[in-house]
Amino acid sequence: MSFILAIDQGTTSTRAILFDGDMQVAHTAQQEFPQYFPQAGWVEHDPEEIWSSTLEVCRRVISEQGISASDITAIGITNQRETTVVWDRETGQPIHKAIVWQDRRTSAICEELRTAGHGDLVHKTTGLLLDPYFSGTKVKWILDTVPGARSRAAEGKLMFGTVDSFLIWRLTGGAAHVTDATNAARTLMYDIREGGWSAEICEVLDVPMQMLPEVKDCAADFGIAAAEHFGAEIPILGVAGDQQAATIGQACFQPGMMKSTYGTGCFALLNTGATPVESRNRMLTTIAYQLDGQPTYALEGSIFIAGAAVQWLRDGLGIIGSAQETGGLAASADPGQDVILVPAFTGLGAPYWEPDCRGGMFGLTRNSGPAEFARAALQSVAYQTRDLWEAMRADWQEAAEDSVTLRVDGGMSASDWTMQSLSDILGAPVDRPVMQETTALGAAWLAGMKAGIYPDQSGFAATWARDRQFTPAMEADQREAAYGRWKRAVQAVIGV
Ligand SMILES: Nc1ncnc2c1ncn2[C@@H]1O[C@H](COP(=O)(O)OP(=O)(O)O)[C@@H](O)[C@H]1O
Ligand SMILES: O=P(O)(O)OC[C@H](O)CO
Repeated sequence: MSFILAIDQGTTSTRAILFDGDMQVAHTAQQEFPQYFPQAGWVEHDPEEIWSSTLEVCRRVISEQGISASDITAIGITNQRETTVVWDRETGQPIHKAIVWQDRRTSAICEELRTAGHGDLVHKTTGLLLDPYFSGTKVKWILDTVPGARSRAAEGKLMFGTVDSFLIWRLTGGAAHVTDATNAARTLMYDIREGGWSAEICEVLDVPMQMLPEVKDCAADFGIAAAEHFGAEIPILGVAGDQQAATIGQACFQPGMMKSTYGTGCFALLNTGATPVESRNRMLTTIAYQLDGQPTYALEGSIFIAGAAVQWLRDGLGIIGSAQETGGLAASADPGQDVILVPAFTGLGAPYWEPDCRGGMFGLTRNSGPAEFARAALQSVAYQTRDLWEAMRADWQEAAEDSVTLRVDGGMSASDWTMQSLSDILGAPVDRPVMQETTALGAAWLAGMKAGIYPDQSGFAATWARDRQFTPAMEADQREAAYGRWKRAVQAVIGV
């Protein structure tokens, strides 16, 4: 039997998922690892803990399934994006902890670059914004801060990589310094139109280009995991950033197809085809996937708080015992009350990009209680998605047509109440697939397709199966009135 091993290296845990020859999940293993918060707004991971958790879950999934590494045809890797590792070329040792995508320490660097007039260059070249979210200013910070790093980098002794790149370097015993186009597209240093590193931006950031990995298609020969790790050599044949892997796993291969993943945060990607669409509404332009040298582009909207609002109900307010209770509670809310939660707990992401504003609740009465709070928390996810939806439709005429359907995944998509509310607020159908592991499946398909054991792109797309479709059940005037209240509430928190 042939298996594909998908490694999903996420922000809070590392997972290994074995897929069988029919692309079905055979077994999974998961391990959480520590988060480090050395200062307010700083978030770090220890690259050694990322590495050891990766080895651990892979070895566990292989032994628990009762197979050997030689039964695994290929590895596919998907990963938290933007998180930055710099390591020594000789020793393979990181010179600093990994700076995580959520980390805000480089906001002053971003401000300086903006003031110096580099915003346009960055936006036009990379499709991104000058925000600490992305890798480029994190690399600059490490080189500026770690003693001796700048001169070692200039001598070619240091390497930069996102997590995929670091893992491949370790898995291949230092034989491959590579990444894929989707991860490169999140670094702030990659020219998404030309398909190469931008010398101009690297100069602005003072990042020597010899530190950067070679960029490959998502399905390619990334190197061979050495036999010492799992007992036999295994080729690494697929790589994609986690949100792009979910886009692939959801088979959003046609322009106009959109997926939204509801985990702690929410990331929506709209396939815009072979031409990058420049956003005028503060969406990101990014690479959805690259196959056979041909990039397919996407507009992306990132929301920082989705399921985290449910966690707040549970851990912060203590009004629910588990996430699963939220739907029933929301359904029991008083229809006469319009309580709105703007969950700007860590500022607002797309399309507002307001890092310093904080959350607010509106419309409270003496009768507002747990049910109204639960409904407001779940609806905030729908309203935030509508914000992205509006911005994307304004950016790209084709998406303004009513044919766009949203495919959803992530832990929170299990909530029927939330998905119905999403459809109501969007005024559009919402499709939930049978397959829950869309991110891992995306990485597995890339590797299995490259290895020749999984179907080609259209064959794979044909395997996508719907669990349930949610269709709008709200009158249009009611929808627009509710959305208007949300917009005013957002303006209020930005103004406070
Ligand atoms: N039935 C549910 N109703 C509402 N929220 C849920 C439900 N199930 C899970 N969630 C939320 O989904 C999130 C977990 O989703 P997951 O995809 O595992 O996230 P991540 O990968 O970011 O850790 C949690 O924030 C949880 O509160
Ligand atoms: O690890 P996740 O699932 O929180 O995803 C993180 C994103 O890739 C950040 O851009």
